Amino acid sequence: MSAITAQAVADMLARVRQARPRVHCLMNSVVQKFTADGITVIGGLPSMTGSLEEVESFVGRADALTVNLGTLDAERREAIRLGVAVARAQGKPWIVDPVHCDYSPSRLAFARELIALQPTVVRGNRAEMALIGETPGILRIVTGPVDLLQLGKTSVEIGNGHPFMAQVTGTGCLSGGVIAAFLAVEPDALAAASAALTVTGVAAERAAPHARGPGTFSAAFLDALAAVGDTDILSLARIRHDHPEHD
Ligand SMILES: Nc1ncnc2c1ncn2[C@@H]1O[C@H](COP(=O)(O)OP(=O)(O)OP(=O)(O)O)[C@@H](O)[C@H]1O
Ligand SMILES: Cc1ncsc1CCO
Ligand SMILES: [Mg+2]
Repeated sequence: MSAITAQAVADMLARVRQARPRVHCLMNSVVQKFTADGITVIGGLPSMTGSLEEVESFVGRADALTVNLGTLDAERREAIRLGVAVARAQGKPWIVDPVHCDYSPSRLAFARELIALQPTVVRGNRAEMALIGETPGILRIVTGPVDLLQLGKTSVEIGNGHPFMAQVTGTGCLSGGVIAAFLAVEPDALAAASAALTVTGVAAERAAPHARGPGTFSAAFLDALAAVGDTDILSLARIRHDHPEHD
């Protein structure tokens, strides 16, 4: 497809709000609420259960799946394996966030086990993605002051965001949920994730002037995600393409 424009981002956000995609999150226990709120205010419908009895039904009814490794134990690993199997069998988009895989060899091995199953997207911060390495055939996203998205030879950089985002635990996890909501309405994963990260970054920029610090930023960020519209996106989006024509 052609270059991802600010107008395309605005149009995709409108499609998310119209379609109200269901996003199932196998999310860490630290930021369940923040992530669910992020998906809700963007227009999606989050579900969060990790119960072994329920995961297959919930993923079966979802439009996309987010898998986050932030707090792992044996049961959660099993729930993730079950959820991923359903998403793959039904051809649903899914994203892996290999949180803290740089802290534990067993977590890194589990992240690699999942990546071998060809998720649509892998997203992490710089330290995590340095260990994950290349992900052939999978959209690779490294977030930070600038977000870098790579698929094959094509890369996109999103310059939006605010330093307050790094002072609120879970903005990366929340971005995984928002990316999943966009994947649910847009089959071009690079376009979908670029749009999702532009929207979260623009919302952060709109929120920051209303914040007195990270705590009030967190609330203002959710307010801004709910309110972000075409004018904000068209005036603030900073999207850079290395190869404007991608497959
Ligand atoms: N210094 C910064 N300036 C602007 N945006 C930032 C900055 N740091 C992080 N972000 C944004 O914050 C979001 C989370 O990115 P980050 O790389 O901090 O994730 P993370 O470390 O996985 O976060 P967490 O694990 O707390 O969820 C991304 O959307 C990114 O663009
Ligand atoms: C701090 C933290 N610990 C496990 S998950 C999580 C949320 C941000 O990744
Ligand atoms: Mg993270």
